[in-house]
Amino acid sequence: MTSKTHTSINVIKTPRKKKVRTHCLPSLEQPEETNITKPKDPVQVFCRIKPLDSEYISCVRVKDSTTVVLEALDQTLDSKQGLQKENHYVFGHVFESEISQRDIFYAVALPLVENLIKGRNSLLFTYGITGSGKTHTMTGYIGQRGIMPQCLHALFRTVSSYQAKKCVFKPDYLNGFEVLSETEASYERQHKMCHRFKDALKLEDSCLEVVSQSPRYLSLLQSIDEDNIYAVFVTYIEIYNNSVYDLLEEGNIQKTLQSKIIREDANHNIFVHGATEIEVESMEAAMAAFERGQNRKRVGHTVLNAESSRSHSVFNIRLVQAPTDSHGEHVVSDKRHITVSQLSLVDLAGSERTSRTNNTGFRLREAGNINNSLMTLRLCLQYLRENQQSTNAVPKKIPYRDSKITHLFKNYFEGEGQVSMIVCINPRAEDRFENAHVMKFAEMTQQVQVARATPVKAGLGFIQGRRKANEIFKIAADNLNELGHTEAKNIDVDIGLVFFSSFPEYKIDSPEGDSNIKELMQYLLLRIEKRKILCKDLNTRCDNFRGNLMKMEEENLSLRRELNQAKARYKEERDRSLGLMKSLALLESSQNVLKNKLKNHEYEINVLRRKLGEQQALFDKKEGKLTQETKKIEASSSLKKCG
Ligand SMILES: Nc1ncnc2c1ncn2[C@@H]1O[C@H](COP(=O)(O)OP(=O)(O)OP(=O)(O)O)[C@@H](O)[C@H]1O
Repeated sequence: MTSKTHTSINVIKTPRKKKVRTHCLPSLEQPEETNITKPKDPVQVFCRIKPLDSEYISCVRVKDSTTVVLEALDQTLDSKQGLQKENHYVFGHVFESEISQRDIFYAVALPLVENLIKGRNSLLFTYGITGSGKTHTMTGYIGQRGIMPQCLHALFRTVSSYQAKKCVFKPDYLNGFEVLSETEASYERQHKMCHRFKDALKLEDSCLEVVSQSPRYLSLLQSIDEDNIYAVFVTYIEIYNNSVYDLLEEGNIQKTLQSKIIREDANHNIFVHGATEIEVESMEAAMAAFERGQNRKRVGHTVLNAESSRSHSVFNIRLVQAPTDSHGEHVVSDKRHITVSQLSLVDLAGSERTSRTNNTGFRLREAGNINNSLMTLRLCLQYLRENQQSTNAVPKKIPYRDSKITHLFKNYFEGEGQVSMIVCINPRAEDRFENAHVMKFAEMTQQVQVARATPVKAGLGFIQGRRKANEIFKIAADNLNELGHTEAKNIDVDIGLVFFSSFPEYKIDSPEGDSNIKELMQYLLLRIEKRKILCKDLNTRCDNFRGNLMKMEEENLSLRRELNQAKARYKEERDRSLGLMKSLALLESSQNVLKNKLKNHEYEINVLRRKLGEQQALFDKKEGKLTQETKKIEASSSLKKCG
């Protein structure tokens, strides 16, 4: 894919009031119903013109980036249909036929993904006649990825480093979630793995295909809270003939799907009861789930002999997030701190007159149902606008419940969030009348106001950046351990608990000031809650500190005792060694005296020996003489005898 630079699009918005920072209580209790006006934003409406096939004549002209003109063709027919010569329609932005899928995503859907990450709900739907490019815009095709896959891509690019292990967040099947412990989550993972072993193999195959097609040009969104843990869930719903079907339902694909009921949860949120909610850890897994739903849809429609484009499709991306504990390591297990936000991507069925399509019998009923649901949608928005504009009159009852699709949308119009709509236009002259209807409705929709979402950040006052600090701490401990400092492994991570939350700036300068006071009260209550947590933590830390101090004092005393004993022993030993040194010196001097004596004696011995030698020689000499004398005497005496 060639990498194009992103064209910036100036979307005209109604001027917004100064941003008000709001906070909620840690317990996510529903705020009391009040008649205080909340800040509101209009429904954002964008118009996308489909490229015209060469054999057709166009009836649409784009005047400027916000205005589209339906041009006059056959004046007699036009006046019969109640159309003027030219009709001008103004939208947030008009996308001409050459606009790329990527630019549409950036202009329309990226802010909604940011909302999702910030914990706010958004609804985006495509509206237009059959063949006008709704599915192309919302889902797209291989090589022409639409809004939905690009939203998933942007979301996972942002949250992937902060994702919880699978099954840490578990749907409670009443539209809420609970937090499982490590052990419970790991058991749940194993259980699911065994259960879906075969499916997983199939899923992996299809993943490979999608990975290679995923766009690679998106950068991280800045709105992420790096101290939170995230999980992404998807549901895929179809509304056909005013019945709701779960396209992700497990089991035999050939089985006819059972219709589901729409319910309201404890927080007055509307949801499809029993709809399969799949936790997806990557864009590929989410797309695989979507493909599974598409297959179900195809098989279901073959069974029912229905047309795929004759139903409304609702793909919900739910982001569950919860803060990490004070160490930035584990998710806070209190389910009141969970924030769930939702992005509903809706591909509505085509809107056209039944008379024009020449439908009969079954198809006529099908078309009638579509028209009824779209008519209800138009009516709901019209009444909403009227109620909002004429504050004095008795408000009209809005018929959300008359159709399943409007019943599902109720939350967005009555609650908080952002609603955006892309009106798709096929510029063929044949579609002029239908397009006029579509654009008139779309233009009117822009006057409907939706309460701006309150940021749902259950800040606990823990230090910001604790999760990263924890990671760095652990890396450092591992490195030290590798270097042979085994004690590093046992050091407890202590990032410290520091209150972090700046006081919001509130200015009461409009009638909405009352709501600011209420938000301020909520903020103050939150601060009181945080203060309690911090005081408790401070007390524990003080107790621990006192305990440690006493232990250290005791150790200090015993060390001092040991030191004194050692000092006394040292003195004794030193004296002893001095005494020994003295006697050694004495011994050495007496040894020297003896050595001298020995030398003298040796000398005397040598002198005596020499003298003895001399005496011996003298003696030998005398003895020789004596022997001779004796011999002579003996000889003379014998001579005398003889003689
Ligand atoms: N902007 C576009 N660029 C190129 N081709 C487009 C564009 N929009 C639609 N198409 C093509 O027009 C055909 C009809 O579009 P698509 O199926 O999206 O219409 P649709 O409004 O969803 O119709 P239906 O109401 O029947 O579901 C498709 O083949 C699609 O590829």
